[in-house]
Amino acid sequence: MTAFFAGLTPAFVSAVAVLVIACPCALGLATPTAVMVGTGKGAEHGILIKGAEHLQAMREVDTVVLDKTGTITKGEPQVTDVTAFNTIQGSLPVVKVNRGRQIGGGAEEELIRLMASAEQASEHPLGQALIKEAKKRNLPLSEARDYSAVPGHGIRAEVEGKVVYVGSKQWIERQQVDISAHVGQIEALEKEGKSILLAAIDGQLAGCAAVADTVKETSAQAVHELQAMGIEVVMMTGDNRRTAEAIAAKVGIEHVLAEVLPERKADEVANLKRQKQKVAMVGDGINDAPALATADVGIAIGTGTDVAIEAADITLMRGDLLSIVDSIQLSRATMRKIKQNLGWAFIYNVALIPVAAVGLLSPILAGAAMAMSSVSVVANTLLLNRWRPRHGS
Ligand SMILES: Nc1ncnc2c1ncn2[C@@H]1O[C@H](COP(=O)(O)OP(=O)(O)OP(=O)(O)O)[C@@H](O)[C@H]1O
Ligand SMILES: [Cu+]
Repeated sequence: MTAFFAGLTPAFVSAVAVLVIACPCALGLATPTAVMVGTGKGAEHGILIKGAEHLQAMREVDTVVLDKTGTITKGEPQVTDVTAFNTIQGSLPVVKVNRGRQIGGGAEEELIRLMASAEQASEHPLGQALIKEAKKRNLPLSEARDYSAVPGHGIRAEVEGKVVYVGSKQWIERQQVDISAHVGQIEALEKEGKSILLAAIDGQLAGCAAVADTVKETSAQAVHELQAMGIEVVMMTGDNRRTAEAIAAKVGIEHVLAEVLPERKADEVANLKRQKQKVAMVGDGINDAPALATADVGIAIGTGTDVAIEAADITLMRGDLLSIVDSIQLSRATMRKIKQNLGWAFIYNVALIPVAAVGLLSPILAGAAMAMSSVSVVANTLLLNRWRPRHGS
């Protein structure tokens, strides 16, 4: 009986050692620890990642779609030119007089006053720019009635009994207003990268306001660095093609999707995905939310609307586009770390199983080795803490 046990014991002991060394706890730790440190590092540098899958998806991104207003540009549009094409029927132009000299065109002040009055209920940055301009010129705004807005086109309201339409060329043409006489003038402003707001008052083309938004200081560098990483950068905007291309040229983007209506933005992203591209969409506005949700990775600018942040997978606390470069690098660093961990844990198990099987490893040593492999995986992960974004904050 004892002989039987004595004969069995070494095999039994080896079997236990094999079971212990085959324990895959280090393999199990490899991924979650790296993701935890990776997302923590991101948060430390203003990159808030909602889930592990987004960190992983970011690594595979080969196309980055950037919204124009508020993403590439600062999103603080300012009125730069006001031109009255026609005098407004039945309205008394406010003429400002300074030491006997007339300053500022009366018709222009009247135009901006009516446009701003009509935009009072609008939350659109372009509408806000008009209101700011009217305030700057100390123009009293009148109440707007029957206000309605068509996203991506413009607005309509009644001001002082006049029907006022403000919006894009298409929007004004849609009201059966002929703009052909002023197209040259409008296009010249568009080529400067300015957005044009036309106004039609009582069915007559009254004039236009040009609005300019400054490009963020770091946008061009960010575009350049993304392109250097082999990523295609696309600009998407509801603004007209000429304005969009002028801004795109400033930051080095060649691929421009312009005059995209708000409800079409998600379709454009889906289109790129269909071309087998891994798309990250970066936006800030309410209009961008569906596109953010459609993209493989939706990235919201932290200064943007809550709706965009809600729809996004990653939020960049700094409005700066260089954070996109940083998030891709963080994602790549984390994925590299996961691979190292998995390789390390796997080799540990695989190499020591035969050693345990032939009885060269006691269960106690096997237990220690197993624990050591977990410790080494965790230690390797902690090295990820040394990661620094190239653009630091
Ligand atoms: N409230 C508004 N007042 C005047 N024009 C408007 C208004 N809303 C939209 N428009 C017109 O419709 C166009 C498209 O608007 P949309 O909001 O889709 O894009 P955007 O603000 O120009 O740029 P982006 O898509 O980059 O955010 C504007 O350029 C403007 O001509
Ligand atoms: Cu284990």
